[in-house]
Amino acid sequence: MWRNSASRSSKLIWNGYALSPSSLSTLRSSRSVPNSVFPLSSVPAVASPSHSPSDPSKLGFLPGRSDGIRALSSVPSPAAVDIPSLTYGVQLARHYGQCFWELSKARLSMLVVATSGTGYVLGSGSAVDFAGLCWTCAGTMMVAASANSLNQVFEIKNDALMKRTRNRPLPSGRMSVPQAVAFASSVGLAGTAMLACKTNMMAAGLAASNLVLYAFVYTPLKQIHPVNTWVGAVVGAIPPLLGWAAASGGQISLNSMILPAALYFWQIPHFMALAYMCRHDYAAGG
Ligand SMILES: CC(C)=CCC/C(C)=C/CC/C(C)=C/COP(=O)(O)OP(=O)(O)O
Repeated sequence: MWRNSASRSSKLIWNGYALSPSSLSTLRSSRSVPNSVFPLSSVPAVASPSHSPSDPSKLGFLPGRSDGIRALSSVPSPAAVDIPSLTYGVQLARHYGQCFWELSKARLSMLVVATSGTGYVLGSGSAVDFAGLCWTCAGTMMVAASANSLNQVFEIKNDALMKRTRNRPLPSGRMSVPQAVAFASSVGLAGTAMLACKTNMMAAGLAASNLVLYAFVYTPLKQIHPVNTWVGAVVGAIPPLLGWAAASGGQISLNSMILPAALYFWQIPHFMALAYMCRHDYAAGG
């Protein structure tokens, strides 16, 4: 029953906000949604709203209510349930889902989470608090996604010049800078707050400092000086320390440094090898 009413109301909502050809072209002209996502030629006539926004009864809002509650009974007929608009909604969700996945460098962020989770387990002593581990992983994922998104916001021009990166969401124009900044700020703040509330201030502070180090120090330094490699290796080494701090109530000991140190020294030859393999691309990107 719940599923029925949920799907019915979602159809209503999509019907109320049916995308017209003109709204699609507006969306596209803002460069948020390229033609490949919603080709104008494919917009069927039925997608045009047959009602005027000034007529609330036709939009399905309850008369006399200012809170936006819609009346199921005011649905004109099943024929008005706008399947094409629903399809566009799904396409829109898929489009932005894919963009945010790439903007977050989700696979790299998951590796970061794995190192932070390992740090948590090692710093836990005899018993691992499973809930604490989950909060730590979720908070790390969000702050890492934010850091990676900001990195891409600052590197649009360079990314556009390199074969490896030119299809990323920002240089390819699949999403706009304000959308990326809004995403980065919200997940960054939420992830830091989550770590502060559910673990401790040391873990939250390490995550926030690491974001600043990566997005605001390492990223601009890439174009300026080769020392960026050493800074980038610090960024990669902090997450296991963050995990340890989250598990141990913020106690950083010599033991907590073993995994970060191993990661730090492993990254230097790793970055050098990558830099050599992609040397032509990096030269093109400045
Ligand atoms: C908790 C927290 C904030 C964690 C951050 C973890 C993180 C983002 C690690 C990445 C480290 C790094 C130097 C990547 C290379 O970036 P690049 O700019 O050289 O890569 P690119 O050229 O592919 O963009």
